[in-house]
Amino acid sequence: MTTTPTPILELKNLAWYKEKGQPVFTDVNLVVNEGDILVLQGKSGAGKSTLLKCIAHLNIYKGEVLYRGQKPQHYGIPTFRTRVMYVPQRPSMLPGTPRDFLTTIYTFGVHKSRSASSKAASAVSGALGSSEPNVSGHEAFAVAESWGIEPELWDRGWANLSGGEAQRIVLAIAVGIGSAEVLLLDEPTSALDSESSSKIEKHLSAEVKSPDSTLKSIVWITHSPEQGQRVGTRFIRVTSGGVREENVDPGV
Ligand SMILES: Nc1ncnc2c1ncn2[C@@H]1O[C@H](COP(=O)(O)OP(=O)(O)OP(=O)(O)O)[C@@H](O)[C@H]1O
Repeated sequence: MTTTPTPILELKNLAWYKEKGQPVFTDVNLVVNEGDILVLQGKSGAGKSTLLKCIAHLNIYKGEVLYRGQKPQHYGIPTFRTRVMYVPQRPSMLPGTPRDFLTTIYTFGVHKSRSASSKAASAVSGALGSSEPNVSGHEAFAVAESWGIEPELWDRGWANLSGGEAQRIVLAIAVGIGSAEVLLLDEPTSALDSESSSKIEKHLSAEVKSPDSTLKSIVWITHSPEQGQRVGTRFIRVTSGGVREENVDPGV
């Protein structure tokens, strides 16, 4: 018996233009369902990152993005972005340390979102009433540690972390917050060795499959056809005309 897929994101006639009106992509129509790990592929400059930023409402676009049938404005943009979360390739330009970043996120109230994990919420609740949340014990630390991040790295400036360390910490924060139903991952393992990548691939695939997890689907940009094959359940090619679904991952 086949079950009817539950749509979580719908892109309707999405288009994005450069300043002079030159289209990067137009006519993007796509439904992302619960359980999907959508692998986005395409040439460098095809518009993959731009498409993810449009979905996250970080770019101004033409057309519509619906999350659970509603526009981002229905939830309020900050809340929408905690549910449909864009994770950049690396956190360039961030000031301070990863711990500062996690604290800042909670200062701005991500933990109030509907589905924040209980662990994350309890990590913060002890500090309610103080001006700065205490994030010790947060799930992000455990996730990062399982990916080989030593605890002391949380207190080192971003600028003094390796690309792969910073990449794993940013992703661990996104996963550890536990608020996202959709993660939009922009080459999340581009700076990692194959062993570290493999741990992350398995962790994220298991999260999407687990009925207990908040995370329901991932849109994942990768330039690695092998990684695409390992994690993908659907394959999308981004071209100047729009997006095209492919039955099998044909490689980049
Ligand atoms: N803010 C911007 N202003 C003008 N052009 C932009 C802007 N952001 C991206 N572009 C252009 O839009 C096109 C798509 O860029 P994008 O970063 O989405 O490509 P991509 O497919 O993710 O590439 P890569 O695989 O190299 O990361 C490129 O030509 C890029 O130069």
